[in-house]
Formats: sequence, structure tokens, C-alpha cells
Amino acid sequence: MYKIATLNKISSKGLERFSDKYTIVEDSAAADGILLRSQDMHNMELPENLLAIARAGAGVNNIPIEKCSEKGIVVFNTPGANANAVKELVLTSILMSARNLNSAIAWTKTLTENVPKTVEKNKSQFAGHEIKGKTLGVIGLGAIGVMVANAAKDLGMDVIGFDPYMSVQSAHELSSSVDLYEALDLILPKCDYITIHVPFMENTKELINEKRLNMMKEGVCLLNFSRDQIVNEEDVLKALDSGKLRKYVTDFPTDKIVCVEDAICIPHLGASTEESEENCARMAVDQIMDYLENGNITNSVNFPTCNLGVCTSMGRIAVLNQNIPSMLGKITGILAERNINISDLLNRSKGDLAYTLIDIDSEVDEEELKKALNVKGIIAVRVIQ
Ligand SMILES: NC(=O)c1ccc[n+]([C@@H]2O[C@H](COP(=O)([O-])OP(=O)(O)OC[C@H]3O[C@@H](n4cnc5c(N)ncnc54)[C@H](O)[C@@H]3O)[C@@H](O)[C@H]2O)c1
Ligand SMILES: O=C(O)[C@H](O)COP(=O)(O)O
Repeated sequence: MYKIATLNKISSKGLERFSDKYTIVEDSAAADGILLRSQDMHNMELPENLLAIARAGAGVNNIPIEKCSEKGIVVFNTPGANANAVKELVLTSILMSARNLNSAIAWTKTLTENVPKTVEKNKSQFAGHEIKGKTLGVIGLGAIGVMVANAAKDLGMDVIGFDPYMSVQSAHELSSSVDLYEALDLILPKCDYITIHVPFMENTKELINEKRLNMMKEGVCLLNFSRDQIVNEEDVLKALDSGKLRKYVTDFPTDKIVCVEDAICIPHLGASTEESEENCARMAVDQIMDYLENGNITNSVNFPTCNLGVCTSMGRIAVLNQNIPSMLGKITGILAERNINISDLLNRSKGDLAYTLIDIDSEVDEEELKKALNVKGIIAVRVIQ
């Protein structure tokens, strides 16, 4: 029986996919697999027997990836599963800020009497503009950025974008009328709206700072549905104060930004729709089950994609190792010494890490094999039989 711990509320549409080989446990210390959303795992002690973590969502900056890789814990996410939900909230936010809706609604709610007359007398203070013909800059053209760019085009906006690492799939899905730029700094002076859709990593920390804010048009609206640390908040506060930024829409409010009038603060709702929560949970559960039962890896952020289908041979050996020379030779050599015949083998690498799946024609003693494979470069060995 595999033990699964959930660190956040996970949609029942996902959890009900677990077969009777699984049990949901309260105590994560005993877990083979962990399912979570945004719970911060950085200060958590990783369970001794933990094999996999599945993030039902996109961002994995709440998970200590490097530590997981060292311990042979495969970390999954669910690319694209919540992208439509985020796209819809980004579009809502662009329209909301164009028409000053947050301030207008808040003001209307303060009225107590003579409402119709007061509304007509004062409404001009909230007059806005149309987004048709305005320029939107999209930073990061992955699952969300592409959807936002295409939808904004459909609403009549001019859309320009920047993504130096765009995938073939994104390039294929992006509308051909979106102009791509080779440097972020080139798009900044052209935009009326700028929306950020990059992961939070060392090289995206404070991607938007004073220097870049100064390059933007006067009165631009900045939208951040990625992570708070991608912008330098002090610099954003100054830009709001000076009027350089007309609005800052953020899905990641902080103590400092929450009370600022022209900051539109949303309580991290980008992925919080029924549909998105279900999509993410289904994908996360399917991926973790396929890994635990068959050793297959799909959508891992630390180990390579590797799939030998459902295991139908006598056994399957799964080896997580460093991507260094002669690993495969050592593994197959140790099997040959034990007279174990290999019926299928797949070896894939991703950066410094590699993964080898080997189907074998006879049973093997897992503990004895683990001892034999306790050599430099091997991170973890598992036998599925
Ligand atoms: N607000 C929410 O609820 C919510 C929901 C989903 C995702 N997110 C955040 O949005 C991020 C993006 O999600 P996604 O599903 O589009 O991910 P994704 O991986 O599909 O796309 C990210 C894109 O950013 C690009 N990129 C990376 N570094 C870049 C840089 N320095 N400059 C420009 N582009 C760069 C990548 O090439 C990729 O195309 C997530 O990592 C997460 O932090 C937030
Ligand atoms: O990166 C993500 O997928 C989002 O930030 C969603 O986070 P959540 O699952 O906690 O809503």
C-alpha cells in the first residue's frame, strides 16, 4: 500500500483517482508521495522514505528542488493545467484597471442615500479607457503567457512579447500577430500594459526594478500573476507614488502593498477555479501513480521524462543517477554479474541528472541489488515487481 500525504486541500476529483493500492495518511513523515499546492516545504524535514512530490499547479519555488534531487525524490508539476484560469483573471484585471472598477465599486458601496443622483453627479471621476488598440507586453510566453497574448489579440489589443527560452509548443500556439522582441528592455517603453508570466528563479528575482520601471511609459499598468519577488516592491511603490505606474495588479499581496490605493490586490486566486483545481489534481495524481507503480516520469521538474509503459515483465529496476560517464555500463554490468537478462531499457538525462528504467526477465533481490549499486553517481535504486 502506497501512503500519500496532502499538504494542501486537493480537489476530490483528483484524489478519487487513487486506486485501492493507495491510502491518504495524516502524517507526512510516513509518506511515499506528497501532493501539495503552495504550502512552503523549504523548512520541512523530508520524510525518510519519500519517493515523489507532485505540485498540483505550475510554480515549484515552494519546494526544495535541489535537496529533493540529492535524495532521489522526483518532483512533478502540472504544466498548463491552470493556465486558462490565470488567463481569465489576467484579462479581468486588465479590463478592471482600464475602467477603474475597483475604486469605482468601492466608492459606490460607500453611498447610503440619493444613490442614483450621486452616481450621475460623480461618475466622471472614474471614467476609463478602452483596451482596444492599447499595447500589451507579455513577459514569459509559456502556458499562461501564450493564452493571455492570444486572448488580448482577440480583444483588439496590440500584443508584443519576450521569452528567450520559448518552447516549440508555445511558438506553435502563439498567434503569429504577436511581435516577439529579443530583449526585455526593448518592449518596456512601448507598452500600456505589462503582464509577467515567468517562474520565480534566481535569474527572475527582481526582474522588474527601478531601472526597468524607468524605461516604461508614463501611466503604465503592471500585472504580476507570477510571484511577488519577481518585482522589487519598494521600486514599484515609488513608481505608483510618482504616477509612473498607474496601477499595479498583484496576485501576491504583501503587508506593504495591500493598503496602497493604486495597487489592486488579489488573494492569490489565479488558479482558484473549480476547473483548474480539478485539472491540476487529476494530472498530479496520475503522474505520481504512474511513477510509484511503473517508475515512469512525466512532467518532472528535476528528473527527465522517461516512460516504458505499464510494467509487464518480471520486474522493473528504476535507477536515479548523476549524469556522468559510465553509469549505464556499471548498472548493466552489475545485472550481468547476477545473470539477469534485460528485456527493455530506457536511459534519459536532464542537466546533471539521469534516469534509467530497466525491464528484467527474472526476479531480483532488491536489498542485495541496492548494496551492489551503492557506487559513486547512483542516487537511488528501486525495484518494482
Ligand atoms: N497566480 C497564480 O495562481 C498562478 C498560477 C499558475 C502559475 N503561476 C506563476 O506563473 C508562472 C508561469 O506559469 P506557466 O504555467 O506559464 O509556466 P511555463 O513554464 O509554461 O511558462 C513560463 C515561461 O517563462 C519563460 N521564461 C523563463 N525565464 C524567463 C525570463 N527571464 N524572461 C522571459 N521569459 C522567461 C519560459 O521560457 C517559459 O516559456 C509559474 O511559474 C508560477 O510562478 C501563478
Ligand atoms: O504556481 C501556481 O500554480 C499558482 O501559483 C497556483 O497556486 P495554488 O495552487 O496555491 O493556487
